[in-house]
This record gives sequence, structure tokens and C-alpha cells, in this order.
Amino acid sequence: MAQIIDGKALSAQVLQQVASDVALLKDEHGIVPTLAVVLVGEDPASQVYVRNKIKRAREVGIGSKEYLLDANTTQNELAQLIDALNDDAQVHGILVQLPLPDQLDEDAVIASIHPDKDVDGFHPLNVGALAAGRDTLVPCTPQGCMIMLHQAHPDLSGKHAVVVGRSNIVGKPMAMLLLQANCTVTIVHSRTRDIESLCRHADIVIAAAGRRELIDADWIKPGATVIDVGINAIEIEGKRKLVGDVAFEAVSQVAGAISPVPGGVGPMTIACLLLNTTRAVTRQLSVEHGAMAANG
Ligand SMILES: Nc1nc(=O)c2c([nH]1)NC[C@@H]1CN(c3ccc(C(=O)N[C@@H](CCC(=O)O)C(=O)O)cc3)C=[N+]21
Repeated sequence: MAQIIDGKALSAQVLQQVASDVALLKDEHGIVPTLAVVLVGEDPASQVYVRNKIKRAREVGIGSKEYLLDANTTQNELAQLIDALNDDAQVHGILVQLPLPDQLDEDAVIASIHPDKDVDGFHPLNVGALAAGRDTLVPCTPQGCMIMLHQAHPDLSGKHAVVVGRSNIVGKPMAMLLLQANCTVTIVHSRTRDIESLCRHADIVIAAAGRRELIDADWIKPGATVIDVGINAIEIEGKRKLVGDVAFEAVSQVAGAISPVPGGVGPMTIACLLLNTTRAVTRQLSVEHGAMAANG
């Protein structure tokens, strides 16, 4: 039976660190780190996530501003809100919940957020900085996965990691972080031939395919570490239930360590979002100081 990587417990540790960073920023700079969350439309799942983010923010002393926009919001209206949030010195982080309704251009929205307020780490400048191995705001889910992995593997160096999925929000940044940790990294996706045998060679499997229970026990090398990024809502006997991209019961018989859904990557994602909010403050402070120094 595999070790369970408890994202709920681990996220509580991260949140404790965030709370002490928040207290320090308040004492030393009189700043209340503040996150603006923008939700366009009324997707019930998105509303739940947004509410969770704001609840956790409050618990660690991070301020939040919630913007609930109509599903028919235009590109221009959203751009105006983001401009205002970019210019607002009381707002340190901006999160626009994805996906956006079809009439909105997601890339344009992401690019319009000030890179130092981009707590999702999705802005092209931050994506590039991550790829170049520089210190930057890193996407929350992959960052959370790395913290979970470090629990199972204090040293990741030389491990073969297979990332299942190539999205901009999880798969690609995940691969970059693993590479930075000196893993040998393979990214597999829907067009990959023989995904199973590639997974079977992996010391670490990151499941971010978006297909429920895709990964079964015979895909996993005995003793391997499996991180499940999937969140698939299903209904069982009229009740909403979350399942991951990994067949948990079967895989946990084979794996050395495994993260559950729920209670795994989800809570870590939220904790890293709040960690990024305090990091965003620090970045904005050092820019300010740089500007002051430049002005003599
Ligand atoms: N700009 C943007 N940034 C995001 O980070 C972002 C986004 N858009 N769009 C949607 C996805 C999804 N996401 C989740 C975060 C936490 C849980 C989470 O905490 N889940 C709980 C369960 C919650 C439940 O029961 O529904 C768990 O796994 O234990 C889930 C999903 C962030 N996302």
C-alpha cells in the first residue's frame, strides 16, 4: 500500500508560512497583501473554486476583492477592469478564473495582466522566465505538485518523470520545474504512441490529462510516485463526486506514494496561489525600491 501524499495537511503547512509572511509584510511595510479574483459568468464549479480561494485568503490575512462579471462581458469591459487593477497599488495579485466564455480572447486577457501581479504565472513574460530558469511567479498547480514530490523524494535529481498532459497551465510548466530539479522529463499526450510503456518506466508520474481514471495500475512501476492533477466531477446516486486522472484504488496497490483526489493537488494549488500573492508583493516592493534608487 502506497504512502498517501496528503495535500490537505501539506497545504496547511504552506498556509502557515504564508500567514507569517503576511504578518511580516504588515509589520514592516504596513501592507495588506491583496488578491483580486475575477470571474466571468456563472459556472457553478468556478464559483465554488473562487469562494474557496477567498475563504483561504481571509484565513491567512490576505485581503481579497471579488469581481463577478456577467457572462456576456465584452473584451473591452474586461480590459478596462484589468487596467484599473493593474494601476491600483492596493491590489497585488490578479487572478482571472479560466476558462473564459467563448467571446473573450483568453491569451489577450492573460497578456494584459501586469506580470508582477500575475499570480497564476500565465503571462508570456513569466512563462519565458520559468523556461529560462529565472526567479519568477510560477503557476500554482505545478508549484504545489513540486512541494508534494519533495515530500516523497527529498532529492529528485536523476529521477525519470513522465508528465501526462501538455497544457499551458499544468503540463508544460510542470515539465520545466521537474527539469530545474534535475529530473529526466518526458511529456506524453494524446498523440503519443504507447503512453503506457513510457509511464511504466517512470519513477514519477504526473497525471494531468483531464481524463478520469485514465491511469491504471499496470501503467505504474512498483514503488513509483504518482501525483494526480485530475479533477473530474461525476455523479453517483445523485451525489457530486470528484475523481482524478488516476484509478486510485488500483494504483495505490502498486505505487510507492500517491496523492488523492480530493485532498491532494487542489488544496496545494490554492495554498500556492496565496504564496504567490505574498511573492507578488515582494516583487512590487523591490521594483519600487529599484525605481527610487534609479531616481537618486
Ligand atoms: N486562472 C485560474 N487559476 C486557477 O488556479 C484555476 C482556474 N483559473 N480555473 C479553474 C482551476 C481549478 N482550480 C482548482 C483549485 C482548487 C481545487 C480544490 O481545492 N479542490 C478540492 C475539492 C473541492 C471540491 O470539492 O470541489 C480538492 O481537490 O480537495 C480545485 C480546482 C484552480 N483553477
